[in-house]
Amino acid sequence: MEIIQIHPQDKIDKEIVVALGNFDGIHLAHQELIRQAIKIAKKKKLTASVLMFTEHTKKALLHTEQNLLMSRRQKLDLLEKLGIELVVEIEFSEIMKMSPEYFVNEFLAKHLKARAIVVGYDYRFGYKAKGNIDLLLAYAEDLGLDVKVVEAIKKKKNIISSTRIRDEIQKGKIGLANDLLGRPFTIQGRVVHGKSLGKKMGYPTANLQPLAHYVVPKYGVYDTNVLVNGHLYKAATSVGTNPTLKESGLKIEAHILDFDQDIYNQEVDLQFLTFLRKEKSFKNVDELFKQIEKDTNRVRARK
Ligand SMILES: Cc1cc2nc3c(=O)[nH]c(=O)nc-3n(C[C@H](O)[C@H](O)[C@H](O)COP(=O)(O)O)c2cc1C
Ligand SMILES: Nc1ncnc2c1ncn2[C@@H]1O[C@H](COP(=O)(O)OP(=O)(O)OP(=O)(O)O)[C@@H](O)[C@H]1O
Repeated sequence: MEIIQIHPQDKIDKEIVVALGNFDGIHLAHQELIRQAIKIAKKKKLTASVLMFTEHTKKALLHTEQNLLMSRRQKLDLLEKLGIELVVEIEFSEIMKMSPEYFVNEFLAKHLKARAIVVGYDYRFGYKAKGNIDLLLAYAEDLGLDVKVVEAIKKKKNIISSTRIRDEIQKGKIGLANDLLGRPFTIQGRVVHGKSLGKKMGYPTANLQPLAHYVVPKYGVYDTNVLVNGHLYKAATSVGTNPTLKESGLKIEAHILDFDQDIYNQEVDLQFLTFLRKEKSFKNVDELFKQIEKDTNRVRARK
């Protein structure tokens, strides 16, 4: 898969079919858009592409940090796996000033050589998101551009969206979030030093420094898998502030089962599977570690 970074004035030399959106999480509905783009690419001999913004549109528009379901690296890896041939990256701040007409007629049609476009039912574009599907279809007709509009894809009676999945994760509904994503919600992080109390008590933990501004799962304990150097291990993971120890700030700590390697500074993938219980403030450290033993046993018992 080719990845190119461009500015609005740049031109690319391939004729492409392009899927449009933020694609945070690349959930089941996004995957359908990507499948459609690949289908059109094959039929019309175009390059299957995604236009990707270097920052989430809401971050650029609202000037606040947007919680994310995946890092840039995770997104690129998954797009490649799904069969996308080209990712065009551009800063959203450079796109958001374009009028809807300029965005389609000049930027997409002339600069990107888009011959076909794939979007979802609620796609909006151009300055202040003034462009909608009807306008896109009208411009496209004049240009002879092929537009595939994917109908709203639902699961459990509600429309799938990145926003909905982030909400479910914040509520601890990991099972549902994973169903909508089509894979486990995964935080990539670097292993950093903790206080080593866990090690002293027989439950060492890998403390993770996330590599993106991920949405934070509801505070509590999770059944998880950790991918370390290509190997998948079971782990009991705590997300929260460790109230028993009167610590402050968010901690994501994974006790990896049957594992004793030094992995400080390494990058690992933490896959969330099930919410086990809420975070608790225990009377003392012994009570806390008795509970951690129980949590670990539950993870061990998982098939
Ligand atoms: C499975 C698991 C469950 C945990 N549950 C809680 C909890 O309910 N309350 C709490 O204060 N800390 C909890 N923790 C966090 C521990 O306080 C922390 O891992 C321990 O103090 C070791 O910290 P260290 O890695 O900095 O040495 C949990 C940790 C693990 C691995
Ligand atoms: N459930 C869905 N059915 C069909 N198309 C969808 C669905 N969800 C997203 N899309 C389309 O996928 C593309 C990418 O959309 P976007 O990144 O805004 O996803 P989203 O899940 O709707 O995100 P958000 O919750 O932040 O609005 C858009 O063209 C959008 O219309």
